Amino acid sequence: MNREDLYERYQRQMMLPGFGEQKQMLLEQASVLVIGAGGLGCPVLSYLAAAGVGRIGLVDDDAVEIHNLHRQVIYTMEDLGRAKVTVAAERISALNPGVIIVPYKQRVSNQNIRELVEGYDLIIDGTDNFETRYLVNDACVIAGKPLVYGAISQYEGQVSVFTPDFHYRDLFPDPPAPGSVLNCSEAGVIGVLPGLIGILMAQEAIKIITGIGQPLYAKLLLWNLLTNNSMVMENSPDGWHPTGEARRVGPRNWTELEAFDYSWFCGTGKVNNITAAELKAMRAQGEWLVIDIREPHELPGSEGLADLRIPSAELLPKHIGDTAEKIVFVCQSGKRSEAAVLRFSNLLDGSRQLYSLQGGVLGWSQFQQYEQRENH
Ligand SMILES: Nc1ncnc2c1ncn2[C@@H]1O[C@H](COP(=O)(O)OP(=O)(O)OP(=O)(O)O)[C@@H](O)[C@H]1O
Repeated sequence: MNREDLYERYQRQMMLPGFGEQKQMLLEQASVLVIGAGGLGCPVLSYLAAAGVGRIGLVDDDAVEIHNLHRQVIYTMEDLGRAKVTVAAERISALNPGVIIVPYKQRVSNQNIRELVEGYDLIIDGTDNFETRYLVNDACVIAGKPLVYGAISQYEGQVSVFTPDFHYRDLFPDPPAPGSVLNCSEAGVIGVLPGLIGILMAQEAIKIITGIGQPLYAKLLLWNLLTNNSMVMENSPDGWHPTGEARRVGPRNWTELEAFDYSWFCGTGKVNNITAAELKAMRAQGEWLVIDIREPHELPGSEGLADLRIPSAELLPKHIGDTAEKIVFVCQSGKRSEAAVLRFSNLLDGSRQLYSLQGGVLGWSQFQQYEQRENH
């Protein structure tokens, strides 16, 4: 970009005291890897590209769906079914052609993360699951790269900046019990919250790159949408955990990271999942019991799918009885039902086969719509 264009495009930020051309050049020379092009990743991406970050890598394997649009506002109706990274790269190039955007249509795993992380100065995690958060964190610790972290749950959001000195495992040594913390498809979200938290993440990235202000190193910013209350928790000299709990160490090098089983660590992946199509095909054989464990207010209904509807917290072995040999737990999108499988595998006798319906009631409804279309 020539000097005149540079001044014209970025003059409003370059005129700020303490910013100027030198900071703008730091942004232009910087490279940032954004993992996840969803509710958090979209605002992160838009604001970093608009601010003039020179090279942005974007990783996601997902496609745009209609229920993404209320918060992932860089996508439109015309993008439904298209890869998020492809659409995002087009939008970012249109917004700021001076930015190099590198789309990676893949899921980050312990087999590919090293190459991704090593190629960038700063990493931003905009994903929605614990396996990926621990994985991205561990990779950044090993690579010695700063990591901007953000997460939301219902009406609350949080942001932090991690370095090898203080990182995700210091804040959260253990993952939560599977199914106990719900993602947006389970718990719901108003689009502005990931918008706000994503912008705060972009803000932290700009501060780290340019050296202005005080990034949230060893601090956790909490934001409540309903009350507008926000607070910053700081790591105390005694460590984050006042109980003096020992610091948890993750994999210490790339070889250990590649061998580390994140789904085992997070308690996921041990569960037998069954798809809507498999359930439909197999239900005729043997004695099945399908239990919807969602709260009573959750929609859509599960008539025609579930034999029983009892919220997870109230469900007891006596409700399940002892006749059905195959038991399928169903929730909204398949997370809480995985937790139910884990819980009941300890409560029921070992001969019962327990499954979680993959994609939950939402997946089931989509499957039915697909079947109806095929049959017409
Ligand atoms: N391991 C991973 N590698 C790459 N992208 C990931 C990984 N884990 C999650 N993501 C991506 O992070 C994004 C998270 O976005 P968000 O939390 O808004 O949920 P979503 O999956 O887009 O939407 P919904 O929950 O409504 O279906 C998704 O686009 C998802 O594909």
